[in-house]
Amino acid sequence: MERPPRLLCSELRLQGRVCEVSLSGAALCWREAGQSGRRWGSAGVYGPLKAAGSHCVPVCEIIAVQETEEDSPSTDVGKWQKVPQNPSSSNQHSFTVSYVERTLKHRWRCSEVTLHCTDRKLCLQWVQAIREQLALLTIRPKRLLVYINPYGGKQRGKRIYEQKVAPIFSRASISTDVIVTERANHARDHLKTEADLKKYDGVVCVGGDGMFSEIMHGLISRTQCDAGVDQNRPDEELISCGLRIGIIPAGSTDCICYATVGSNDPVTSALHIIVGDSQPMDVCSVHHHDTFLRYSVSLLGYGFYGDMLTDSERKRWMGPARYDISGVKTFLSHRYYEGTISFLPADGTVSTPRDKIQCRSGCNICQMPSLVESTYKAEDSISEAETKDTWQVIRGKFLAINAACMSCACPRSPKGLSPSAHLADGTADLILVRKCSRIDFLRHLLRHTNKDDQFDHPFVEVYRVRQFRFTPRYQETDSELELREVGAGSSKHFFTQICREHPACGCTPTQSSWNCDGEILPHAAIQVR
Ligand SMILES: Nc1ncnc2c1ncn2[C@@H]1O[C@H](COP(=O)(O)OP(=O)(O)OP(=O)(O)O)[C@@H](O)[C@H]1O
Repeated sequence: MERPPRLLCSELRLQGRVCEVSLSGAALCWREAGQSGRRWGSAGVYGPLKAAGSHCVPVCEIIAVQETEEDSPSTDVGKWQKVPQNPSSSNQHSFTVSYVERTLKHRWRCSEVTLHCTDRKLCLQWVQAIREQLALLTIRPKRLLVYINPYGGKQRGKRIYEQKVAPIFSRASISTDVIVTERANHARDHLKTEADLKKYDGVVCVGGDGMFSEIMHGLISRTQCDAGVDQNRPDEELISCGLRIGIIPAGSTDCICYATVGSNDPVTSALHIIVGDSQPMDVCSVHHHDTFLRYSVSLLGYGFYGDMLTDSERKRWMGPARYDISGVKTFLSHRYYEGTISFLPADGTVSTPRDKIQCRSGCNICQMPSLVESTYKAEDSISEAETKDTWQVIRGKFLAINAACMSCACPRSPKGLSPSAHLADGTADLILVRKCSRIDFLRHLLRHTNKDDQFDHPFVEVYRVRQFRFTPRYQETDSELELREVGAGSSKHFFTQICREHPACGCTPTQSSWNCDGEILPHAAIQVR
């Protein structure tokens, strides 16, 4: 591959040593003059960019450059710059380049290198040349609208933003309008109606998954409203949002941030935002008949995860510990629910939930043009398959019905609920955990935390789907019930009919709620697309 031409090349000083520094449209590189073969330099950098004896930073990972005032604190970080003690090596003019340093576990840090010049003209020439290259990076945001949930997670959202994020945004010359929310849905309502979105290049969410969901709803609803799209129609073609959402993790689980960035570290997220990284995401629309309920990007869970959320919402005062307590309680209650799931399978030749391919930024499968509709090869475990329009139907008793639009990886479950789910392939993984013993269910749950295949149990089925519907048993139509009651006595049908019309009756099967990205849905019968 042809190397991009050098734009500037000089001998500058770094920590008292003479270095050959060069700038091209692709990278800023420096190495000790005459020591090209020897390794030297600064703190450890992981990745291919630091070859022995030289250091290269891609231009797209330079955060900022500024002329450094000698013997004075640098303006944004409050640190004093090191000035060489030896007068002969002292240069009065220097500039500091801030750049992304990749460290372990997908974490990014903001590093700095200060290069000293013999005269100010040269120093300014370098600053200008680097700034010109940065100005060509048009995907970088310049103006952001930031919403902070001060009550998310351990209530550290405001502090995290002020101490860790705002200083790097200002170093990168990003201007911000910051709104600290005063109530639930403040951000959503502001985005839906008031916010002047034309002013911004993106929206930043400082909070957890619930806060992200609020902002996503505000932005999607605003986009549909502006385009005259009726969200209540389940088959309506939605318009993509023009603005990106950046997530600064400050919640309890931060699952969406973890699944997209690979870590839940605020500085890493801030740096991804600054360099203009983007990751498209699938969004499921959830309807109850012709009523729009919510959008989902991570987990739709009925049964175990629905009950756990319902219980944990009553314990919000406990903070993040509520999830553990509610998890144990829900597990011990071991409730199962009856109902019918119908789904439209995805093209099984492109990817499957058990193919062990992990979706990452730039994933080939997510970049494929719209996947060809094809009939999915039904797995043997499907008890009653209907072939009409390739929809398939499964009835049964379930401990959990989960639909994962993404892996749902988080620090507690590093692989997530569906490790091979894709972020942006237009599908979700439908995971059905049928009624089984407590010990079997525990074995399944424990596999979320280790490397074993969590779908490798006879009571667990997984399907990659494009759409699905769920009807709890007592809401099933007469034809659905007739199918189920084949062989059963007419008296049973008679009682089921009574129970259906009087759901308060004690003998109706109990009903769970859907956990939609951490929010409880008001209906159990849903259509998801
Ligand atoms: N000022 C506020 N007062 C009360 N609730 C708020 C406020 N701002 C936002 N919320 C709501 O708080 C809920 C929870 O917020 P968030 O997602 O940030 O934290 P979390 O629930 O602790 O984390 P996670 O969702 O990752 O588990 C959100 O659904 C959001 O609507």
